[in-house]
Amino acid sequence: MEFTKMHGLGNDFIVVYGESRLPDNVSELAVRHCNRFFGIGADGLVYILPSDKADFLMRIINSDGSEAEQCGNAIRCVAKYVYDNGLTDKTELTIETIGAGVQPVRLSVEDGRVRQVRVDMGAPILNGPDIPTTVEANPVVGFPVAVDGTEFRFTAVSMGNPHCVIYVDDAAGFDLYRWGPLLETNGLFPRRTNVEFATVRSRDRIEMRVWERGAGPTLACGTGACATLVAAVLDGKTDRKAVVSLKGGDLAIDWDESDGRVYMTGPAEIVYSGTAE
Ligand SMILES: N[C@@H](CCC[C@H](N)C(=O)O)C(=O)O
Repeated sequence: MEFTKMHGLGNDFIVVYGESRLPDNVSELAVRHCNRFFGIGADGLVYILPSDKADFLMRIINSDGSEAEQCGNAIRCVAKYVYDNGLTDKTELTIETIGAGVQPVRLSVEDGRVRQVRVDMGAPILNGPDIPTTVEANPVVGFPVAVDGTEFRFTAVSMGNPHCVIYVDDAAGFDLYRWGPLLETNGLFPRRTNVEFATVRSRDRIEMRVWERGAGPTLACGTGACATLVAAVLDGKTDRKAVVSLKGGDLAIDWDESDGRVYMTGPAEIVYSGTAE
């Protein structure tokens, strides 16, 4: 298997190009190759495939072998991969995802290489059953969830994939390993959920740490950053444009009032290419 190791703010992926469809054993491949001790090591396995609706199709398999509907950091990596490898010369292109439809992306190029990618992440889904959560509300803001004898308040948002945003006093010092898995698998979320722990630092800055569905703690989550900004706006805590600071770095997120869509801007990096058995 020819692959390229890439990352978006430390959220890392094994990127594969050249197949016409997902291999039948893709879950097994993801579990094996994403393993950080016995494999290449990554948060997910990403395939760039042909699309009949867009310039390219992205499929992302989490490190536990489950397929995700969307991935904000991976889509920036895909955009950089196809441009830097000469598979397109467009600086505005479209990438199809299975959960969030066709997403327009805009590349900032310097010296022939993509440095930043702005992605139109689409409109957030706010209706409880569509996220999905069992909470029948639209939007789902500030609902209680009790885990292990502790009650949290959460706001649920889907960016094509489900997110549960919880405000805490100190996101950077929060015990992700204790609470993340309990919330990811809570019965309120029938397809499990990504969990964001957020601390609002100002009207235009949020600090956030993430426990990802199917991948555990990662250094950054693009869809999670978008969901966190949307939650903070719904909660009246920030303006519609803010920087979300993650362990791996910053993403600029803008929930545009005129079209209701969320725009995410951030970097993507190539680490190395290789061959795996
Ligand atoms: N890291 C991603 C999200 C990847 C998928 C997620 N784990 C899920 O299962 O929904 C991002 O940058 O958005």
